[in-house]
Amino acid sequence: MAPVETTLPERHPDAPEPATELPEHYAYCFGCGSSVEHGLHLRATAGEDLTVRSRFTVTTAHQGAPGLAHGGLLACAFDEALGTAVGHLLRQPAVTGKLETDFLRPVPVGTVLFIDARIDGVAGRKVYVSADGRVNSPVGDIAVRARALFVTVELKHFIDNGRPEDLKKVAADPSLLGRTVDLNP
Ligand SMILES: CCCCC/C=C\C/C=C\C/C=C\C/C=C\CCCC(=O)SCCNC(=O)CCNC(=O)[C@H](O)C(C)(C)COP(=O)(O)OP(=O)(O)OC[C@H]1O[C@@H](n2cnc3c(N)ncnc32)[C@H](O)[C@@H]1OP(=O)(O)O
Repeated sequence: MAPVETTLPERHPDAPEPATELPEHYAYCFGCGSSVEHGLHLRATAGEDLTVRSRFTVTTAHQGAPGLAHGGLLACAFDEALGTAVGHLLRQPAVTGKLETDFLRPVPVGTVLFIDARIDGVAGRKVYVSADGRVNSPVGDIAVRARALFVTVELKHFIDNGRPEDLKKVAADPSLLGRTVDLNP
């Protein structure tokens, strides 16, 4: 539960329709990027109202203990799934300020983790979100649960703080941003 009073935001009028498959937001994003060999390759679909459903397959590159997903890596998947919900449903750039996870059941290699994320409320620039993750099915017992606070930022945040050579690569090939963000508006 949010520690402050929040209001439920409107889904942005230009947010993708429910059931739309969402594009990766950056080709080199560890969470969703197709150019990261051992990344999560998380894929997401817009849901109804303020929800997004994501999924990714746990591979041998994602282990913490033999045959089991690393907890930090699962937290990364939730960061990505929650950020995707904020970015696409509110259409505002935002960064993670706080991320809290409950690991309720082990997640084996080979699992498809289904992550249902929702926006719970906003207070100024603060966006409170939460998500449930289930093993091999979008229904059933929850294996991992997360809550996070995202803080909306201007695009300037990324331009001022990103490593110049990576920003240059994106300026030279804007398709790396998956047509979701324009760094040179
Ligand atoms: C042109 C339109 C474009 C539209 C975009 C459209 C589509 C985009 C599509 C898709 C995007 C898709 C996917 C994204 C997927 C994944 C996302 C991964 C996200 C990450 O992986 S991102 C990396 C990790 N992340 C960081 O790298 C952040 C580092 N950090 C900072 O850069 C600053 O720290 C910042 C900016 C957070 C705040 O700094 P700041 O100076 O701007 O603002 P300030 O400090 O005033 O905070 C404002 C209010 O947030 C409260 N607040 C802040 N932090 C808090 C905390 N931890 N706990 C409790 N409250 C907190 C304050 O208490 C205040 O609250 P109040 O307003 O009540 O005073």
